[in-house]
Amino acid sequence: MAAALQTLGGGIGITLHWIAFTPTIEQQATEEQKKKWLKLAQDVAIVGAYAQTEMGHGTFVRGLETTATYDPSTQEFVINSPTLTSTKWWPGGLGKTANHATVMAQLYTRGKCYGPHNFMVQIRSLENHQPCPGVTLGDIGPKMESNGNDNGFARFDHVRIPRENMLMKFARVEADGTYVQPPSSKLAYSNMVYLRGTFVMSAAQALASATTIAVRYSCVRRQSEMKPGEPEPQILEYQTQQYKLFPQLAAAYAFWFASWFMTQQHGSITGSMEKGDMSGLAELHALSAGLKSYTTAVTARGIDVCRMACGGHGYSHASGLPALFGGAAALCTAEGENTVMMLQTARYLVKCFAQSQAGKRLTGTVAYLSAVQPSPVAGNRNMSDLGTLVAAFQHRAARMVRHAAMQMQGEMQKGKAREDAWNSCSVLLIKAAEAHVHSFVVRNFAETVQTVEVDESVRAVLTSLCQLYSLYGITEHAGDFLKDGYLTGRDIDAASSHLSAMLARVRPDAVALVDAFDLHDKILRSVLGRYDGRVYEHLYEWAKKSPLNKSEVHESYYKYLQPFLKSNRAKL
Ligand SMILES: CCCCCC(=O)SCCNC(=O)CCNC(=O)[C@H](O)C(C)(C)COP(=O)(O)OP(=O)(O)OC[C@H]1O[C@@H](n2cnc3c(N)ncnc32)[C@H](O)[C@@H]1OP(=O)(O)O
Ligand SMILES: Cc1cc2nc3c(=O)[nH]c(=O)nc-3n(C[C@H](O)[C@H](O)[C@H](O)COP(=O)(O)OP(=O)(O)OC[C@H]3O[C@@H](n4cnc5c(N)ncnc54)[C@H](O)[C@@H]3O)c2cc1C
Repeated sequence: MAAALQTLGGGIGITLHWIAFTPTIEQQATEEQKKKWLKLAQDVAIVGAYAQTEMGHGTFVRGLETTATYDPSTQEFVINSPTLTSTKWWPGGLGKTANHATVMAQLYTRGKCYGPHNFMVQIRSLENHQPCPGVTLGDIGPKMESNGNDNGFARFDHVRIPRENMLMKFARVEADGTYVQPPSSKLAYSNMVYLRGTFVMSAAQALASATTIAVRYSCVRRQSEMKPGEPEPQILEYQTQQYKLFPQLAAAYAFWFASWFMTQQHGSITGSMEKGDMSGLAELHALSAGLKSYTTAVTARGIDVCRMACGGHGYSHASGLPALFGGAAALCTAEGENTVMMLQTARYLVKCFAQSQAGKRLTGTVAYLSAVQPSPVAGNRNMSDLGTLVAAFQHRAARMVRHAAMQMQGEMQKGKAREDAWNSCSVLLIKAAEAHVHSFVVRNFAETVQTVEVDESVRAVLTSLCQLYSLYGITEHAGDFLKDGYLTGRDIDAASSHLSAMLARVRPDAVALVDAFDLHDKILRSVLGRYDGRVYEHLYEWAKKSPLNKSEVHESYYKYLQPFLKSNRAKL
């Protein structure tokens, strides 16, 4: 049943029930509350939405306007939408599907506000699915993509819920209205950290789908003459086509491995947090925010590169690529808009840099910040050696973090307030954070291909893919590596020629590398990416099913074209 519902289209959106609503119960509810709601959610006996974003606020959670005011006389919370901009807006499934929602609201008790907390609110009747008293619901209207999902709006007019409907794993309100502090106020955000982490795999899978479609099609499609008189070659024989597709293919593998690390990190850090050790929360937040931002942005761009690499048929919905792009574009905004998330990572890096300046030894994903020497040791580097490539990315990131942090310190020494100094350096900070995440992805890719348990012949192919990904990054951002002389112009030239060699080396394994994602045609939903390669027959069949082809002469002819033609002919 649940699987059927998951695939249900046409206005039924159950995705967020699984990826946001149910995990919020798992992560924010007490054991008592889990007994009441978790099984209902897991068995889809209730359907939920994660209602946090409002018409007026998405990024700034502390600015949310929905209120949850505790009434000790009845031991209830009163959920209210005090303004138009407090209307919950965007939550998936909220419009027509969900009958429950976890609602993020400003908690008031004894006249004091304690900030945003999560509350379980039933929003529709379990009998007839009508909105509950005081609740106004609806769909927010057509979007760029995913119009089968009813992203909705909700307003609450003094809706009363029992005290026990506040998700109280971390913070609590006692019957008399006493507020009990959580170990960290950011624990209310823990489900966002979890969801951001899952976006890294979503990005990897989306890029894997796009490269599967584009690589397979590039082996079917023959076009032009590479040599006069010779048969038209597969378009994948053109180096430019390889330069478009293989870095995206390498990125799909890199992000897939990065998501393994993210999942492992999330598990171990939240495990420690369960035992009261919050020390890993800051690093987990910075890593998930940065990886989510970086992988979704590269993926959205990469899918569009794949679309363009497929020519006109790439622009058709038959390819599946426009839908993939629309979905990936949403991931750049949802679950923490990418710029804001990368600034969160930058905030953590500036803090770590200051700690390393004060002599603290850094650990985890920022350990390299204290290990990297500021003064570069130039020299002829072996640009095909993975260790050399990883070191180059770490040097680049450390230099950019140091530069942004010192720039900020300089602004503050000139008398600027910290917040103003931060804002006037935020472009530098974003670039430094992106370089940091890029260096993490490269290092993790290199470590994975060197340690993963595979046949040596497979390791050789993955190593080439990792070299390709790294060399592409260096040539695309050459200025960052040349800036302090860490790499020389000769190194960059060497990187470019190694990259060309890698394109040629990956070519024979390209189809095997996309087949290895094992994406069924039913998942790919692409005529161009069909496993059997029978593109043209199925393209024709697909087109014939277009609604416009239901009649030979479309009704619009009689309504518009015929009278128009007639009147023009009458004037001749
Ligand atoms: C398929 C589609 C699904 C889509 C589903 C959705 O979109 S659901 C809705 C998703 N919405 C979002 O993701 C909202 C994004 N916005 C936020 O997460 C938050 O507003 C924010 C992180 C940007 C800012 O939060 P705050 O203003 O409370 O925090 P602020 O930036 O002042 O930082 C204060 C301190 O808190 C830390 N901090 C912030 N968030 C944290 C977190 N999740 N976990 C741990 N620590 C965190 C910071 O590092 C910083 O530490 P230090 O002080 O030590 O430096
Ligand atoms: C497809 C989709 C599904 C969604 N599903 C859900 C859901 O299920 N539940 C839910 O609660 N929400 C959901 N959302 C909402 C989503 O979480 C928000 O759109 C997102 O958090 C961004 O907030 P915003 O829309 O208010 O944009 P804003 O925060 O207004 O951002 C607008 C611009 O302002 C910039 N900006 C904002 N703050 C800063 C800053 N501090 N520094 C620099 N620049 C800044 C941003 O970078 C951005 O460029 C969904 C959104 C989409 C697109």
